Amino acid sequence: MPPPPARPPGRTARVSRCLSFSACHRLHSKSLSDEENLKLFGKCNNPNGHGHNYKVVVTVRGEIDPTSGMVINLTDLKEYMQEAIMEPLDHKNLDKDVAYFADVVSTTENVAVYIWENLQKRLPARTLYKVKVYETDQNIVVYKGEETTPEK
Ligand SMILES: Nc1nc2c(c(=O)[nH]1)N=C([C@H](O)[C@H](O)COP(=O)(O)OP(=O)(O)OP(=O)(O)O)CN2
Ligand SMILES: [Zn+2]
Repeated sequence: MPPPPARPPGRTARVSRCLSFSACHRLHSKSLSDEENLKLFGKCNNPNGHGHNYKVVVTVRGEIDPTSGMVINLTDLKEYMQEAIMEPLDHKNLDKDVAYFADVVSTTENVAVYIWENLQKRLPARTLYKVKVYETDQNIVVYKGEETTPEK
């Protein structure tokens, strides 16, 4: 009996979806005095906070399934992003409404890490590739997990 034909090599692709959410926050570290906070964070330490219309781009990487033609069904990704980003963060005061930020400064870096951790719980293992957060059009953070291998 001849061996079955060799399977063609899998093709890998990256799939992205974006959304935006609105939230307010104050940059303030519990490890610093009021004076130190003001010096470090300036206007962003305003006691009554300030707001942003954040934009988030989530990228998932994986093999294109030969049957579905998909890396991930974007309808599923949309649902995961709704649960992991919109529900906890949209129209919230990040520091007061989101327990994670009670002791973690709500910088865009930490917002990206929060989103990464929340999404990773929902996605198939090792498929989350990149979380990019635009705090403003000018202020942008990329988080790709704790990278142990060179960038692919
Ligand atoms: N490393 C980081 N630095 C700062 C962050 C951050 O998340 N990570 N965040 C802020 C503030 O939240 C602030 O809202 C940003 O202020 P600013 O730079 O002034 O933002 P704009 O782009 O809107 O200001 P322009 O003056 O229009 O350029 C500060 N630092
Ligand atoms: Zn801000």
